[in-house]
Amino acid sequence: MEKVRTAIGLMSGTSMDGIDVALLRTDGRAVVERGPFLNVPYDPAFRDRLKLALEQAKTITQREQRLGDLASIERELTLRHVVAVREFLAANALDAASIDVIGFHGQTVLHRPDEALTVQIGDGALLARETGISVAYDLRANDMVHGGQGAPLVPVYHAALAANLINAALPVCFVNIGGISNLTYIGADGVIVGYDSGPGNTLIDQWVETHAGVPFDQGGMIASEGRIIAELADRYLNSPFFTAGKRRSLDRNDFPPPSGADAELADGARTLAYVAAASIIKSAGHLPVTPTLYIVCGGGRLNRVLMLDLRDIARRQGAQVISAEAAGFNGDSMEAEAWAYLAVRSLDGLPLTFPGTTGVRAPVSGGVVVKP
Ligand SMILES: Nc1ncnc2c1ncn2[C@@H]1O[C@H](COP(=O)(O)OP(=O)(O)OP(=O)(O)O)[C@@H](O)[C@H]1O
Ligand SMILES: CC(=O)N[C@H]1[C@@H]2OC[C@@H](O2)[C@@H](O)[C@@H]1O[C@H](C)C(=O)O
Repeated sequence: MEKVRTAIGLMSGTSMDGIDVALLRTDGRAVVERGPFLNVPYDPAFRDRLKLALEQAKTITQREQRLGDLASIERELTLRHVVAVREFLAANALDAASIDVIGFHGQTVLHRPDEALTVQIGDGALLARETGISVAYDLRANDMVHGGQGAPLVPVYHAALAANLINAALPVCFVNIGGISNLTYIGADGVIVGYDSGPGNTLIDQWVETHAGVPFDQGGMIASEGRIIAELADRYLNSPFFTAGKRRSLDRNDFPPPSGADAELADGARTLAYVAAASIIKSAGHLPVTPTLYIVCGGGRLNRVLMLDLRDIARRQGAQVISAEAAGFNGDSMEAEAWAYLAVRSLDGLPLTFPGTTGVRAPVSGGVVVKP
């Protein structure tokens, strides 16, 4: 039997809303025992620092470059992760010595798959030193070296979860609605297909932040007051991203937000919720078989308007949409769990990505492992 390890996964996603911390006991293969979860939100001032990092990263040409404030923001980000790990350990009466490895995502500040350039800031050595725990980080880079899109990496974890689903009726499709959305299809024959499916919450967040001064549309309340503006929705849904022959991974800035002239507040939020939902089903059209079951994780599942739209569009194709919770999972912690799972796979040199997930030439492992 393979060695079962205790791992912590740390995810700071494209929404830049905070750090997700999750514990997983796993052998990096079929054994997956999910543990506690903690979300440590960023304060508005630090979110502004991350936005500055994204802005300054635009001129990066070599992935190790840390221009302008990037080096100091990377250190601040890492130290926030140190605090998050300490809080998590204390809250769950855990000892650093009981953790075998941390999977550290860092913050994506630039992602240009066409140039094989992806940059996640986060100092793995500093995190290892400060926590006293080994860290696996920079998990995307090796995929790109081998011709992959560098994302998504979660599919291999979704596949492990699907294998553990009781009465799993395959095929099943996991959907993550984060800042960007991505999906993973697991076929009855075990085939795994994964790719980014389109804009998720980022457009909604940017819209309501600019026009209502709130970071996100809680529960879809703002959207529920509006109507869909078809021309605006079509502007997004007619993007060549959806019809291209090759699936491409996305940068947070690939779909720019609408301008103030495009809509009133509520109509804009309503339209962008619809765009997020419709994007998923449109992109699912590239899957080998039309899914009959979508399991939704990520913050977007808490936007009721988005979920109603998704259910409605999926129903027209005979498909059912359920939340991660309805399938027995935790929709908030799934990506952090995935990073714990990937860290263990990285330690064992197991593949993280596959031709069917990132388009990598052959299955490859990845990540840099640093001991404290
Ligand atoms: N109660 C809620 N109602 C509506 N939307 C919500 C709610 N809670 C969170 N969200 C949305 O979910 C987003 C965060 O989702 P999540 O944490 O899954 O994204 P992420 O991990 O940062 O992104 P990605 O998966 O692209 O890396 C928030 O920015 C917000 O738009
Ligand atoms: C470059 C990058 O950070 N991509 C993220 C982003 O957020 C969602 C989607 O785009 C996905 O491709 C990926 O994250 C998840 C965790 C992944 O790699 O599976």
